[in-house]
Amino acid sequence: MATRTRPSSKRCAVLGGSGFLGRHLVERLVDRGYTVNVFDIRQAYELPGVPFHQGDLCDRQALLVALKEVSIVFHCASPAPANDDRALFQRVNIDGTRTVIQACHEAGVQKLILTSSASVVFEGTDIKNGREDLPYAKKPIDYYTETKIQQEKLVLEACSKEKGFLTVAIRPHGIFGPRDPQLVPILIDTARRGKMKFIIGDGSNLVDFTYVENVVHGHILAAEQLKADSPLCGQAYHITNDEPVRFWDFMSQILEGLGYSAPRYHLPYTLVYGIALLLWLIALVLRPLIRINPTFSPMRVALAGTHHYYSCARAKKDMGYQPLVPLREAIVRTVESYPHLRKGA
Ligand SMILES: NC(=O)C1=CN([C@@H]2O[C@H](COP(=O)(O)OP(=O)(O)OC[C@H]3O[C@@H](n4cnc5c(N)ncnc54)[C@H](O)[C@@H]3O)[C@@H](O)[C@H]2O)C=CC1
Ligand SMILES: CC(C)CCC[C@@H](C)[C@H]1CC[C@H]2C3=C(CC[C@]12C)[C@@]1(C)CCC(=O)C[C@@H]1CC3
Repeated sequence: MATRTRPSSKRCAVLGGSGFLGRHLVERLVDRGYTVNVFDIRQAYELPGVPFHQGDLCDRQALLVALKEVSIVFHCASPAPANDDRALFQRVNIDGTRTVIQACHEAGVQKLILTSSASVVFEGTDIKNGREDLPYAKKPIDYYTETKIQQEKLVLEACSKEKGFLTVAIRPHGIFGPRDPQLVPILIDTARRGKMKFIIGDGSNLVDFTYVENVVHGHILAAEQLKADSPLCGQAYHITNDEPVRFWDFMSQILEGLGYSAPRYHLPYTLVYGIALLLWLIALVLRPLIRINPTFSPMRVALAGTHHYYSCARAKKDMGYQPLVPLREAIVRTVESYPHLRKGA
């Protein structure tokens, strides 16, 4: 039987390493002295000393090349949540994650760190200081969430001390920061189209927005603390900024920071949610003829009009997590990183 070289504990692979979170993670790992392989379906950048493997994570052979002699795998690849393609989510988040686990076994990987999402417990109604023992959403709000639940279950169930394969899931929420392709760009695009005048609901709903560097910190801590005798094995952890903020205050700070007016007029939540649902149904019916992606999808309206913030006490206790960058500083850094989205630019 062929003998496998023992992988170094500082040799890792980042699946989805071209993405927003993935790239920040790659950069931090390199700073901390890790040897990093990047695996992604698209190559978004080049970094000296960081081999890039372009491939689909559903392709086991392609993955095996990127996982050679790797001991830690960070899996943060996923189709974007705004996508409405159920088959794609099923293929990448569920079938693809099975392939990742299989390839990890074959390559002798010792630790798998999944980027899950706090949304796996979100059903569109209030969550206040939610802990990890909340049940998975019975009626997930969209295909993204539905498949993130299955994905997390697959990864956590694969944890086996006997096989020497340890797994953990990190559940971030509302990641933001430099180079994020979603939150700030969508917000500013909506403002530029004159659609950011209204607050959905009374505006008092508290939400977690988590700075990307804090999310990265949580992933690296998890990887370093994940050992056969640690409580992390097969568990999920919320990683947040630990500073829930009013959804509309956060949006207003970003808007005003970039020179746009904050929304001022209130609309009833149920009315906006009903309209969003109707538009989503119309878009679904018309899909064979024309593809429409309404800005205010039911998912976004639910996120904008309800409380959804989570406790990160478990991460503090089990892995010594503390957010590194406070929210105020994180907002300043984020706003400064988007000069091209400033009003008039
Ligand atoms: N952005 C957020 O607020 C949150 C994100 N997450 C999770 O964090 C992870 C990273 O998200 P982001 O960086 O925001 O997204 P992103 O879209 O910037 O990055 C995802 C990366 O996955 C890659 N990818 C997609 N399908 C692939 C495939 N079949 N094979 C190989 N690579 C593939 C994409 O090319 C992309 O580079 C995802 O798992 C997401 O579910 C969780 C909670 C919140
Ligand atoms: C048009 C405005 C009302 C809203 C603009 C901002 C939104 C694009 C974002 C506000 C909350 C964000 C969020 C996510 C994506 C971007 C937002 C909807 C996620 C769905 C990303 C993936 C997750 O796992 C959960 C996130 C929750 C918060």
